[in-house]
This record gives sequence, C-alpha cells and structure tokens, in this order.
Amino acid sequence: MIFNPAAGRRRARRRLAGFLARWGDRVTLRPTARPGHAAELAAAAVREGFETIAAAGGDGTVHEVADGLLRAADQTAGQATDQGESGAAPVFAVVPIGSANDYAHSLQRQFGTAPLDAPEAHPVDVGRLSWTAADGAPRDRYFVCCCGAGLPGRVTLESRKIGWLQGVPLYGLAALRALRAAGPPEEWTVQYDDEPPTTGPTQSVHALLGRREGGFLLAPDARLDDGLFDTLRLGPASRWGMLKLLPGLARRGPPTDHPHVELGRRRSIQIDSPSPLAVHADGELALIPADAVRSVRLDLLPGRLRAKVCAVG
Ligand SMILES: Nc1ncnc2c1ncn2[C@@H]1O[C@H](COP(=O)(O)OP(=O)(O)OP(=O)(O)O)[C@@H](O)[C@H]1O
Repeated sequence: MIFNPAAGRRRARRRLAGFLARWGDRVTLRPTARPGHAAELAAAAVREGFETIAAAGGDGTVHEVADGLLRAADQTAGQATDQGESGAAPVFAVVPIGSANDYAHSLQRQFGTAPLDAPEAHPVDVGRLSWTAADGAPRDRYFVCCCGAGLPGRVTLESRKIGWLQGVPLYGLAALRALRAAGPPEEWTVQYDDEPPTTGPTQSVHALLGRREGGFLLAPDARLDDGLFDTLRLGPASRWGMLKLLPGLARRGPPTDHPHVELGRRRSIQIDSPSPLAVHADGELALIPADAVRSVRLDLLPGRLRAKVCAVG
C-alpha cells in the first residue's frame, strides 16, 4: 500500500488509521516522501511481484500509483512474453483518503466497494497522454480518471497556489482566477478518432473516463469500462458565459444544448494549439506553458487495468 501522508490536506494519516487497524497485518505500507515518489514505489512493487498494489491518498496518489504500475507492468509483460510467461499486471486498489477522491467516486458508483484481499477487480479503461518534448523526445503519461487541456490545466496551476480550500470550492476559486487571467480563446485544431479535424476558438478540451474532474460532474454518464472517453470541448464562451456555466457544471454536468459546449464519446483526440499548452492528467500537472508543447494526443486503452475501491472507516 502506497500511502501519501500529505493527502486530504494532511488528514490522511488519521483517515488511514482505522483502515490499518483492520488490514495492517496483511499490508506492506510504503509512505511517499515527495511528489512523484508514489510512481517509483508502485513500479518497484510491480517488480517485487505484489499481487495487489493499493494507492492510499487522493486523485494525485491514484494517478502516480497507476502510472508507475502500468509503466512497470509494460516492462515485466515484455520480459514475461520473451520468456513465454503470462505476466498479468497486479490489481490496482484505491483507498480513498484524499480530498476530492474523484476516481474512487466513479469506481464505487459503478462497481461498489470490495475488501482489500478480495480477488475480484474490474477491468477498466486507461488513457494515455502523449507529446513530443522540446528536446524532440517522445513522452507519455497514463491517466485513469480525466485529462484536461487549456483552461483546466490553468485551473490546476492556480489551485496549487490556494492552500486553504479543497474540493469544488478550491477548483471553483481556481477557475475564477484562471478565467480572470485568461485572454480570448485561441484557435485550436482538434481531431477526434478518424473524423475530419476542426479548427475554432477553444477554451478547453476534456477527456473523461470517470464522471468527475476536480469535483465537477463533467461526464455524468461516463462508464469506466465502455472503451470510450466522454469528451467535452468548450468553445468561445465569454468570461461571463463561463461563470454562468460553472455552478451547473459542478452539480449537474454540462448542458447538452449550449452553443459553446460540444460533447461526444471517442477513443482518441489530437489537439494542436498555436501557444504552449497547460494540461493536467487526473488533476496532476503533466504540461505547463514553460514546457513549450503545442500538440498533444490522447488515446484510450480499453480494459488496461484491473481496479477496485476499498471502503474506508
Ligand atoms: N510526502 C509527500 N509530501 C508532499 N506532497 C506529496 C507527498 N507525497 C505525494 N505528494 C503530492 O501530494 C499531492 C496531493 O496528493 P493527493 O492528490 O493524493 O491528495 P489530495 O489533493 O488531498 O486529494 P484529491 O486529489 O483527491 O483532492 C500530489 O500532487 C502528490 O504528488
């Protein structure tokens, strides 16, 4: 179990105590020491052969553990295939002790909770964000719940500067600040699957596997195992138009009849922007404008992970 002591505004330790009173004797607990450490610990746990790898934290911890697990599983599967073995990836368990716990919400809603030692886990889809770095090297990042480019990336940047809120109030305030700082929407070219690309003023593009992004219900009907992203593209809404949209987005999801809201279900998205992009993956910053990346691609990998969520407390 990879445990982020900084999750849940540092209330994680207390939230975990009751869980460990029940499961502690069957768990190898590995606390993180810094951001990014959870991915390294997850990769090491795959190489050590653990059958279940749990992320105890919020969505950032879930993201890092899943990314590290999948990356290491790719390597061990390659080695196992070379040696004629099956190389099944470990089960990914979520112990939600963070603030928003968006991924746990979707897992629980669709599959219910499961004990940590139960063998059953559900095949779920995974997203892969890929780009070419400024040095010309290809890079990628797995995500399990959501990925957002443009405004949501800038909202994530703003949220890091606010230490005293969490959940929807945190991301609501961060959205207000990001909107205040934003210029007019730029002309992005977006291509879904093998549809023709379209170019137009775009605030943001979102790809959801789960239902929520930063606590906002952006994809109320999303399913974790349908082989599709629920996509949302926000067009040239004015700041005032965006402000009017936000409360509904938090509670009910995007309107289906709004002229600047484009919804869909797709397997891949290619985004090209004239300026460097801000992109988050599961709420963790994957790209900031200083990275000078203007093009990203998102691909859905169906049933790539076996996952479950455990009840806490
Ligand atoms: N030991 C640590 N010290 C400080 N930060 C850490 C540590 N380990 C991980 N982190 C970072 O803590 C951040 C927050 O973690 P996480 O998202 O799990 O909790 P949360 O923000 O409370 O939950 P949620 O995302 O569900 O609202 C992540 O960006 C992660 O990289």
